[in-house]
Amino acid sequence: MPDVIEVEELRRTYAGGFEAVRGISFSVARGELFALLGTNGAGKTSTVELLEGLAPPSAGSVRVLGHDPYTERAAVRPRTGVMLQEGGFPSELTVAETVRMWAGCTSGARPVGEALELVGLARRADVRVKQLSGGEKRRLDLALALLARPEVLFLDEPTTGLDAEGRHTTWELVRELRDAGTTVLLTTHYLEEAEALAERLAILHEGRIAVAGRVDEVVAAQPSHLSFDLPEGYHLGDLPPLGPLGVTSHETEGRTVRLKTTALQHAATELLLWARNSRVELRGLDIRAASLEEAFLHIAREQESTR
Ligand SMILES: Nc1ncnc2c1ncn2[C@@H]1O[C@H](COP(=O)(O)OP(=O)(O)OP(=O)(O)O)[C@@H](O)[C@H]1O
Repeated sequence: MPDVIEVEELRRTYAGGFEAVRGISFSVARGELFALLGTNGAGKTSTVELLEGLAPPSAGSVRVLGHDPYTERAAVRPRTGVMLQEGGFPSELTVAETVRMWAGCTSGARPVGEALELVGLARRADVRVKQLSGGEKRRLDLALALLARPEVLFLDEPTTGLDAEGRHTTWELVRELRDAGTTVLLTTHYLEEAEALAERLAILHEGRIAVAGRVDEVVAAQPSHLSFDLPEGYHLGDLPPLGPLGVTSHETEGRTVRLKTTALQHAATELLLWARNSRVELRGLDIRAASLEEAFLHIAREQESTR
């Protein structure tokens, strides 16, 4: 089965000549949730707008559901749901009126009540949009994106402005939609959001893909951290040799030793065995697996230093 989203060597140059997207390629399979991450100004929104058919690429190609979303908009648009960063609703309308208005322009739309129920806004149906909180406006955006029961959903920073509970409720909903077969492309600034939802991701930096792959693979490529205090009377050289423990770097501060290792379990086991055999305690022991946040920061720093 062809991929639902296919992006090849995509480029986008703005009118002033600035190239925001510099030859990126990726694909998203049906029912998959793919996250686009990136530093500020990396080109996420510029990319998503091309996928949504809001502008033509300067070079390269985009296919959504097998069509060009810009030139074949009529074939693609009814099957996609879009949640933009800035919704921009008429502020005097109530929540229910806003959804009703959109439903009027959408074929096969869900009933208004169902759409509001989905995003937890049913009790705010008669409130004017201008009186909604920022988080509630994001949920109204999401309700509108879901009106036509889309096969493909574009979510551009869907939980910005939501409190922790609102964010988790939105994650639950997005998971349910994905489980029901909806293909989702998500951009987000929250790394834990990508970790919680995405199967695969790409991290953009200055218009290029710096790293892409399954979330667990991207994380596993980063070293883990292990730190502890050297027991009194012991020196670094008394520890087991660090190389075979997968240690890629180490530093000491006072008696505290900090190691980065690509073999966390092995390193931790060997150090604890060494401590037991030496009849000492590794005080302040802290073992931390790599996280997506570290992968992200590492990539951002690496790219900075190669400039
Ligand atoms: N209409 C425009 N004309 C010229 N440059 C633009 C235009 N829109 C965006 N840019 C530039 O393109 C680059 C990418 O912007 P884009 O909004 O796609 O990044 P982003 O990854 O979505 O960023 P953020 O995370 O900050 O929302 C930025 O340097 C931005 O200033």
